[in-house]
Amino acid sequence: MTTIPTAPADLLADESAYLDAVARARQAADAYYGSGESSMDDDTYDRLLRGITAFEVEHPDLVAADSPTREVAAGVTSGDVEHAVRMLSLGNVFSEEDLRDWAASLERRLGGRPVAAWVVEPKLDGVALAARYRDGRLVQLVTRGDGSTGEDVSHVIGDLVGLPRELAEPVTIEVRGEVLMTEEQFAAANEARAAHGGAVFANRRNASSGSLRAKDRPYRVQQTFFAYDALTDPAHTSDPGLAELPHSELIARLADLGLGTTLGTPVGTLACADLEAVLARIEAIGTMRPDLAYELDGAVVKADLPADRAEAGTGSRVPHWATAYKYPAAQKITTLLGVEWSVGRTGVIAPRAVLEPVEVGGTTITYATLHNPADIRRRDLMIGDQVTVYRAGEVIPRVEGAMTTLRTGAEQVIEFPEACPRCGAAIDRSQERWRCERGRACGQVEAIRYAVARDCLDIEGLGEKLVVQLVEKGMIEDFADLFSLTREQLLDLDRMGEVSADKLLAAIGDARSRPLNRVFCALGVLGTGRSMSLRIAGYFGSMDAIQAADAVALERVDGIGGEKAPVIVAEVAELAPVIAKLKAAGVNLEQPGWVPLPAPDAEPEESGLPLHGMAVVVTGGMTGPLAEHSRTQMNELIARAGGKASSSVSKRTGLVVAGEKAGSKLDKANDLGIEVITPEQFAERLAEFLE
Ligand SMILES: NC(=O)c1ccc[n+]([C@@H]2O[C@H](COP(=O)([O-])OP(=O)(O)OC[C@H]3O[C@@H](n4cnc5c(N)ncnc54)[C@H](O)[C@@H]3O)[C@@H](O)[C@H]2O)c1
Ligand SMILES: [Zn+2]
Repeated sequence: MTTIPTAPADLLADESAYLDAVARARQAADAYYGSGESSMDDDTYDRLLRGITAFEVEHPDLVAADSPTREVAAGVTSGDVEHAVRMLSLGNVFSEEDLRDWAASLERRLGGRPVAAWVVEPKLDGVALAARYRDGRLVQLVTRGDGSTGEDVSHVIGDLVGLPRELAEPVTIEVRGEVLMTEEQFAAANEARAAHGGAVFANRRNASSGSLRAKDRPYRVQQTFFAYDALTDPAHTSDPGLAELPHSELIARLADLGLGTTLGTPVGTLACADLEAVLARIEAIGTMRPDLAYELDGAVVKADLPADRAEAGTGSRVPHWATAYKYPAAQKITTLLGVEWSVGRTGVIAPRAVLEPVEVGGTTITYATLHNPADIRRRDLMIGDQVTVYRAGEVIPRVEGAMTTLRTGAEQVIEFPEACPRCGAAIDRSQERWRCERGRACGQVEAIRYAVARDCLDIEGLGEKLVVQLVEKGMIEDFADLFSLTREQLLDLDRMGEVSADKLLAAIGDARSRPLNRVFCALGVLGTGRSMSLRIAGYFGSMDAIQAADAVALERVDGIGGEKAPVIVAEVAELAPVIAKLKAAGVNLEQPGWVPLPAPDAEPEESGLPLHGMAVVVTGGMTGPLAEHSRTQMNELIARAGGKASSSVSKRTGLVVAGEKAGSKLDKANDLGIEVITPEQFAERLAEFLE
């Protein structure tokens, strides 16, 4: 498994540094678990806490009475409803090594025998909640509080997706899980609150906790609940069979009762036979993290069997049979320095946040997306605000919200553009996403430059100056017009001699026979880069079939969801005139070697292709016959041979092509025992598919 960089613990030199750290952590925890907003982000808090813990291990006699390491939720919150069984926190590990150490200590607790079975779940980043059902009816909701007592929040019964008022069977049971907000729920919560004169939330976790605890509100806020536990002791439930169930089966049973669980999501509760399978699952969940509708801050590893749990026991703050593997922090707090407005290829006018540089998950971030102007209003952002920034994996970072309680009065209103920042034309504000009224025409030069770039049509010799000239002289409106340029027209341009004109014409001529995926990519349809274009072309085979496809058909393409599909359909329809010009100019609009795909639910058929159905990862620099191949060309080659190009190595990987300076992917493949070959061997194997 690749080790994930984790910020080290704060180093505390002496008792006074320690006491100061305790005081700062105390203050942050009071704000975090109490009513306020902590001005410290979790990563900073965790580092501080690790420093405190390390000092306490070294100096057990100096431990402060109010150290936040002693109690669940630092002992800050409590309430008047008692928990029949304490609601605990979880211990943390930050690397494979930490996890192996923790597993070894668990096995020592089991008298030296291995843990019989494991289970891995996502660690949902929300607020813990206990839901009490009597004879199948939801009667009470209680927060975790300090673990022993919590607050009654039954007033939100009915507002939580995944916590039905009535179960499928009349059982009496207390279910425990996490309450959180999806992106849409968060936007709706902010909107409702702002509409009622309230301050917006700094981030989703704050919004969850604030919305749960606020009573007597004139509006309702929807949230989502995922169950990860239940009180199974026969003393607490009418279903005595539950106590015998492995955790993985308990969760399935809760789902059958109608409760929300992570089962059915790509990261759902999964039983794992051994620690290697646990590590693979942790990594897989980490990879999927950016694509989920909710936020995760780790994966929870648990012993699956009740017998192992009983024997391992629990400590005062955490169970010994479970721990959280934390992913690199995805949220940080920083200052919003300004907002820039840029116009994309399709004329979309997008705001972008300029941030005080901040490190999130190993990368320094200076910009973050703000989606659209409505989004800025909903989040009530101001320049100078302390904002929460979120970035998981490779996704574009986004601004979650502002800490409005920390405002000094010096913050400034964000100015919205009156006219298109690029061409000065009017702005079409009919949708949340603003667009220059001239649409694609506004982004002409950028769009054409994109279309002729190496990953699309790969037409050499068409630099920015030349494109600008062609557009300004009215010779082309879009890239499709390139194919009808004449020699005379080119010779009419500044600084264009006969040799360069002929060279350019030849390059344009070559581009006529590019595979469909390249031509489709050149269209610049929103949300379809080079690999998505390859998937779309590989699925449909011809431009005609793509134009005929509706949203339902597009959703069958790997990676296209319900949100993206209609956008692509609308864009393709809008581009019909460009596509017609391509057709008229004799540009290839078919995917070479394409075979109709079997119906989506049919058994995969043998295609006879050498990489049939195989996930192939290419890493390092290509050499030999493949030396000149870009990654796009490698992906195309793999697709022609029936395989699927993938960017990360996992148990599902069938083959790794490792070139020069291959790094962690190669190590991983070797660890997992996956077949590894050189670019030369790969070229030989696919000789008949090379162009
Ligand atoms: N920013 C601040 O000022 C500040 C202050 C205090 C605490 N914190 C943050 O709060 C966190 C510590 O809080 P904590 O003690 O509540 O612990 P925790 O949130 O790290 O872990 C325990 C909790 O994980 C949740 N959980 C999610 N998925 C689960 C699953 N599948 N199985 C079991 N439990 C699951 C449960 O609610 C459980 O109570 C840290 O991340 C810390 O950074 C931040
Ligand atoms: Zn414009």
